[in-house]
Amino acid sequence: MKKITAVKKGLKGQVTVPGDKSISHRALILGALAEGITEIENFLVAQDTLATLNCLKKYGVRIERKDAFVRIFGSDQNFSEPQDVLDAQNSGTTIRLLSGVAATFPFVSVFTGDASLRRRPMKRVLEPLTQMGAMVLARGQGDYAPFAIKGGKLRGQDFILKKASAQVKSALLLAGLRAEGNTSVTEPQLSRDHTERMLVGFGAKIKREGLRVEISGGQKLLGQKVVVPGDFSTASFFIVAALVVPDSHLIIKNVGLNPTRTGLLTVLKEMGANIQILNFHENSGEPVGDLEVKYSPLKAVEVPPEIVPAMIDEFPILAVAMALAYGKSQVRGAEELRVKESDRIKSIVSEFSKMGVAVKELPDGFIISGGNKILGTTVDSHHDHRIAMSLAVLGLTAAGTTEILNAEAVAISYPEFFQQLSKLTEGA
Ligand SMILES: O=C(O)C1=C[C@@H](OP(=O)(O)O)[C@@H](O)[C@H](O)C1
Ligand SMILES: C=C(OP(=O)(O)O)C(=O)O
Repeated sequence: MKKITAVKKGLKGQVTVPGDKSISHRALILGALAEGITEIENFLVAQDTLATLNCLKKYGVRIERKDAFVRIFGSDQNFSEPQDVLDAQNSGTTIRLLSGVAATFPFVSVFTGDASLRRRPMKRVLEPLTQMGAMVLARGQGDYAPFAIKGGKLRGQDFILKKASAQVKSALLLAGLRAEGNTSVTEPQLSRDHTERMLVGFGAKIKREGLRVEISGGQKLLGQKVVVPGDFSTASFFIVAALVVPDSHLIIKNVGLNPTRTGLLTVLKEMGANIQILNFHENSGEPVGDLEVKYSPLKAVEVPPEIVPAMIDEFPILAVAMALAYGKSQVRGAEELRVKESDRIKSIVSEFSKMGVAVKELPDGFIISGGNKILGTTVDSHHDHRIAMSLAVLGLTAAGTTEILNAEAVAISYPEFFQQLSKLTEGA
């Protein structure tokens, strides 16, 4: 349990956030497959990314880590049949991306995860991998972990996804990299493209035309140095905290600003947010910059459904901004939120309403009428890191104390979140 009390003065100064979670997972996986040594700087040390690292070790990959520096002695020849079950713990990215890799090896990989992950849908990756030639046996009519994959010679295919998903796209591209012929993935909207960018960085050739991306099989990757930018999704908690706490002026340094991730900035700006990008540059194939955020009175917004994939993990924290904005805000077209670490639509509705927010559940989103007085009370993260951090930010603005149950979930993506938040608010 974590207690949050209302903050009395604005958040001031500079803060850095840990490395990007999506990019850290990908650097481990591509580094493990690539020939030679890959070095990762500013790797995210958190439960999800360590789950990927430990699964790769179970395949026999040699990986050394000192804090946020990782060295991988890579080669796809180093992979051998894991002696035990691969535990992806709470991480959808781990289980889905590694499934794409597992499908290319002629031995058996057995995957599982924690109670949350074992409820999340897996057919979206397992079915297309089967179509490419892998053998899969999964619980729950083929949709749930635990599942076993026996791979081998895959055939490239053309896939048209019904929903934008970077995890599905990445799994298929990783399978396609080691398949015969070409594999293409076409999405309805562009999901995060870190895999494509990093594959190019590791020497692969890929073809992109609009929403279609194609990879030809049999290409070799070469070990690289990867410098991971700060995680935009993590930064978003401090962005919204600074926007809603009066008199705040915060600079968040070295944040990844890949446009497939920064939909939240577009939406917040429409709400009236004062956010500037400073020192914009590129590092390891990814756009990076500092964000200067000042307290801003916010007005309600309707989120256009086509922007949802570019801010898929930011809805819990956007809901905080909406709760404190003037007027009626709406999110539609975001039914994917129901199959994340928790059902995020339900988690937002149940916990925010306990704190006095006027929020209505929709099948594919929610409506928030902003401006109610926020009240501290006991709330629950539902074991979901992004819900825990969002409730903490909402708690900064509440009358009385907010007690967050299962707050340790923050360690999934940001173990030091509460220390950093209290540094910022105590300094405030
Ligand atoms: O590829 C990734 O690193 C991720 C993709 C997204 O999931 P989907 O692919 O299910 O949309 C996102 O929600 C998740 O936090 C990380
Ligand atoms: C959905 C998330 O991650 P994953 O799918 O990797 O569990 C997240 O971090 O919000």
